[in-house]
Amino acid sequence: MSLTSAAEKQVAVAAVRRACVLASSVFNKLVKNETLTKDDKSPVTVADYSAQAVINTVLSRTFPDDPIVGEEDAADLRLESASTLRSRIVELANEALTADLRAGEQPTWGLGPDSAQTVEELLSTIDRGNYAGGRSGRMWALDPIDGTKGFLRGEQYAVCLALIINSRVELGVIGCPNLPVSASDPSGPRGCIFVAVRGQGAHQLPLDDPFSSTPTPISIPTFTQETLNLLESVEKAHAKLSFNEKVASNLGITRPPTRMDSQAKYCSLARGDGGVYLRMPTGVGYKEKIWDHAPGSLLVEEAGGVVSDSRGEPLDFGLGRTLGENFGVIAAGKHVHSKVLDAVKRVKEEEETSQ
Ligand SMILES: Nc1ncnc2c1ncn2[C@@H]1O[C@H](COP(=O)(O)O)[C@@H](O)[C@H]1OP(=O)(O)O
Ligand SMILES: [Mg+2]
Ligand SMILES: [Mg+2]
Ligand SMILES: [Mg+2]
Repeated sequence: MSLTSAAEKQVAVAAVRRACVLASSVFNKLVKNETLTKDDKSPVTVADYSAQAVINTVLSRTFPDDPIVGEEDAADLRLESASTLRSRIVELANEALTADLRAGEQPTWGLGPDSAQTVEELLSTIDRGNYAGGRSGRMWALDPIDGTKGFLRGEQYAVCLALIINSRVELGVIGCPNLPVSASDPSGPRGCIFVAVRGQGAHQLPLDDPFSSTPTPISIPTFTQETLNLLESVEKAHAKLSFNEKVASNLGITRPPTRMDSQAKYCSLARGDGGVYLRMPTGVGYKEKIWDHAPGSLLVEEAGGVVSDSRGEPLDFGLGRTLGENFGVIAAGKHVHSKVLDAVKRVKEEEETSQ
């Protein structure tokens, strides 16, 4: 990534911000028939599709040669039965692309009053996210709405975008429309964008004005035995929470875990709201997707943390659309990480011997 121009960073922040504005406005108007169930039984809403359409449009206009590994595809939207949903997505995506959000955006970023697209253009733009991933070259990883279940509950969700070059995450941008600007003021203002560029640290920006605000550097603080806790999924099907409980007790952790959906957990870890991201496989054969971890893992590393699987191996973003065989994820500050890794190994052994 050319760190001198940092064009990728500006474009990614602008695209993620547009998608966040779109998603929060959809939430207030979302109606029951605007959600589909995918083959894997997970929900997908008009917000997921239109956010992917918006971000892919911006990326296609600014970096036309870059492939995109995006979560959604337009196959279900092309069906005759999806015509209402399709029109709604086109309306929402064009509204977000053409809105005048000012705040320092450049006309060259593919946004603005003249940037509306036709239905067919938008559907093929959504499908530009079908790249298979791989070991070499540049690619973007996109989760247009991470934590769709959290989004539907009105809780945490995140718009997540990462630039991967030769299997290494170089840039990560995560927009969290519902996350309090400061965890110490949970009922205060909400809406944050987190940005990490490899070698340049981790930063937080306000979602409503990211371009003229000074980025706040964030880093993982030192935790004590009393302040350390786990950050974990809300959905029981996404992670083995009973394992987390054993790890917490093995480490003598007394503070209750913080449960929230999406990569907002990585953001919370990076700014010290919680101490350990722990996600162990449930054993049903689910493979973790690169778009669910790419920006969050760079953010944590740039905030001074370590991210690995449960064996202590680094996550491999060069295997394709998934992270391969699922050994879970452990993310924490440097010193805490090694202790958690040891505790995870002890709990795994205990579980194996008791079988
Ligand atoms: N069985 C599963 N195990 C782990 N993660 C899952 C599983 N099913 C879905 N997910 C994904 O977990 C992510 C949310 O994680 P979290 O629990 O941290 O909020 C989502 O991207 C979700 O995918 P999807 O986007 O299809 O809903
Ligand atoms: Mg999904
Ligand atoms: Mg998603
Ligand atoms: Mg996701």
